[in-house]
Parts: sequence; C-alpha cells; structure tokens
Amino acid sequence: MKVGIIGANGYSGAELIRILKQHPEVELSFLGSHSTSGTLITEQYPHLEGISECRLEEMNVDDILGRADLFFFATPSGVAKNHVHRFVDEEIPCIDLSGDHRLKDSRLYDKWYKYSSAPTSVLQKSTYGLPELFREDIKNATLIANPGCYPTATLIGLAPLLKNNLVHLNSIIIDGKSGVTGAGRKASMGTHYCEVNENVKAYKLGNHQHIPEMEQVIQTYTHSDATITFTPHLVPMSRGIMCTIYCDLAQSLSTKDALELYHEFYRKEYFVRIRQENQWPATKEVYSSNYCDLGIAVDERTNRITIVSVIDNVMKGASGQAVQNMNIINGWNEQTGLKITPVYP
Ligand SMILES: NC(=O)C1=CN([C@@H]2O[C@H](COP(=O)(O)OP(=O)(O)OC[C@H]3O[C@@H](n4cnc5c(N)ncnc54)[C@H](OP(=O)(O)O)[C@@H]3O)[C@@H](O)[C@H]2O)C=CC1
Ligand SMILES: CC(=O)N[C@@H](CCC(=O)OP(=O)(O)O)C(=O)O
Repeated sequence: MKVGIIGANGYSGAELIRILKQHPEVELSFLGSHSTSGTLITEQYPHLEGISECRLEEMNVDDILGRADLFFFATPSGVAKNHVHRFVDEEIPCIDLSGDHRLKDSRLYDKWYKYSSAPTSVLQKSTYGLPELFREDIKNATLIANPGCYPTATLIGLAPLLKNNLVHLNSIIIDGKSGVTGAGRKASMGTHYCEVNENVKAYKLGNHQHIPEMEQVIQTYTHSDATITFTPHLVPMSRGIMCTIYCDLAQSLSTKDALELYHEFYRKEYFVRIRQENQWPATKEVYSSNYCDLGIAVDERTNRITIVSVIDNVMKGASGQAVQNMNIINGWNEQTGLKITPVYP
C-alpha cells in the first residue's frame, strides 16, 4: 500500500519514516514539506542515509490526492484542519497526529487551540485513535484523530479504574513530564539547550490543550463529566513522557487488588506492560518503543491510588500509535512494524 507523510521533516514525520521503512505492507510514496521541499530527506536527517532516498515535495492537495492510499498529517495543530476535508471527500484515509480532529465540540477547539476548528461535518467523521480503548471504532474509521502524547499515557493509566467506576472523577490530578522532542524540531526560546539543560519547568498550568481532550475521553468512557487537574513539565531529556496520576478511590482497594484488575483489563494488550508491586516504570524502559508501561500503588492511609505511566512521546505518543491505527484500519496484525525492543540504556 502506498503511504504519504505530510510534515515529513518534523520529528514525528522522521519517526514515521523510521517505522515505515521496515513495515512489510507499505511503500512511502510521498514526503511533504514546506520549508525544505526539493531537498533529499537525508539532507534533513543524515541518519536516514542508505535507508530512504526520497525527496521532500511541496504539499499541494490537488497534486497529491492520487499519490497515496493513506496519508499521515504530522503537522502542527492548525494545518490538517484546512486540508483533511478534501481527502475525506475522496474517501482517502487520513491519520492526523495533531490536535485538529480530536475535540468533537468545535467550540472547545476554538477555546483551547485559539484557532477556528475543522468543519463540524469532518469532526463528526473522526475517530479517536487510542486502540487500547476504542479498537472496535478504529476498525471502520477513515479519519483518525491520533491522541495527544500526555492523554495517551494518562488514559491508558486510568482506563481500568474508569471502566469499573473506582475513582471519584473530579479528584483526578495528572503530573506530566515530557522530553523536549514533544515540542517539535523547530528551535524556540523555551526549548533551546540553555533553557532546558539542568532544568525542570512547569508550563501551561490550567490551560494546556490536552485538558479538554482527556475530559472528553473520560466523559465518553464513563458517561459522566469530569474536571481534571493537569500540570505538564519540560524535563532535560530528548524522548519520553511520564504521567504520575493521583485519584481518590470510590471504594477501598489494596495494591494487590488494583494490580489484578490492571492485569485482567490489559491481558490481551501487547503494548501495555504492568510492573509488579513496588516497582515503577522509567521512561528509558520504553525508549524508542511503542510500549506504555504502568506502575500502581494504593495508599490505604489516604485511600488514594497513584498510577505511574510512561511512554516514548514520539512512538506510542505519536508515530508508533499512528502506525498501530493504520494497521487496525487495514486489518493487518496490529503489531506489524512495531515490535521494537526499547533502546537501553
Ligand atoms: N513530537 C511529539 O512528541 C508529538 C507530536 N504530536 C503532534 O504531531 C504533530 C507534528 O509534531 P512534530 O513532528 O513534533 O513537529 P515538528 O515541528 O517537528 O514538525 C512539523 C512539520 O509540519 C510541517 N509544517 C509546519 N507548518 C506547516 C504548514 N503550515 N503547512 C504544511 N506543513 C507544515 C513542518 O514542515 P516545514 O518545516 O517544511 O514547514 C514539519 O515537517 C504536531 O501536531 C504535534 O502536536 C503529537 C504527539 C507527540
Ligand atoms: C514538550 C511539549 O511542548 N509538548 C507539547 C506536546 C505536543 C502535543 O502532543 O500537542 P498536540 O495536542 O498539538 O498534538 C505540548 O505540551 O504542547
């Protein structure tokens, strides 16, 4: 199958190339870029020398519609929303890695992303691409809204509790930490070396765009409203996200009970791994892989549960999950191209 990547010279675009070059079912037929069109991908990413000889091309929708059977949008929020309707009209599957098609209520997008949203008719056709929670919906989708990186780690961490009504929904607090690739390849004041090295900083307190996304999924999943607290932090590493999630339990539960519940819930999920009691996952343990690793502890003194959830933001948080979605849409084994052992140390 022919696959195109729009935004191929960004970090998640390059990660898609890394995965797809060893995916047996696909061939890369279009790599799109605006600022570097005309150059070879190896001029932007020398590590792809001998692996991909493709040339980056300008994205003109009329010219590229017939160039692939499926397109990934690896572009910043605010881009895909202007183009995806053309692909939807032609029934060409799209997987959007940005936030443009995640929020079903267009007013929420306008408020949190500060742009006008995609057309409502297109939003209605989008499916939230978190396979571990919504696999059946994804099977029949043609437009996938690939989840945000923090929501991926958080929602996989919370799902067993939500499904079993075990937490007070308004008590959920998420402390997120991200490596700097989460902010994309383009340099900025907040992400250059001197700002990030030997430093940890909180950002976007109370106004991060992933707050309504997580609340929307919790609502869909539990049929109850939730108002959550989420504080992201930037930490001095390239890849990795850790979300430490705290919530009040709605009934008494031991750590052993909670671990049994998580093991049962994720019994068939290849990409979710659960640590034993008193062991906590670290970001390096999922580095460059599509795993989400979880550690659970109940504090019986406070009747609160803590979940530690780690992913590689560029893989399970973006491109790996996007390929997982592509596999599901096409009826291929979900792990195709994604059985990658984490790089350690
Ligand atoms: N990095 C991560 O960990 C995660 C990223 N995401 C999402 O994935 C998307 C891509 O992220 P990332 O790869 O990090 O971003 P980068 O900034 O590294 O890359 C962005 C890409 O989009 C292209 N682009 C920018 N503006 C436009 C435009 N107006 N029209 C067409 N192309 C454009 C850029 O090309 P050019 O330079 O040629 O303009 C570049 O190829 C974002 O929406 C991000 O939020 C989601 C989860 C995690
Ligand atoms: C470190 C860092 O800056 N991370 C980004 C995550 C990018 C992302 O996933 O945002 P979208 O919802 O636009 O896809 C952020 O916190 O905004």
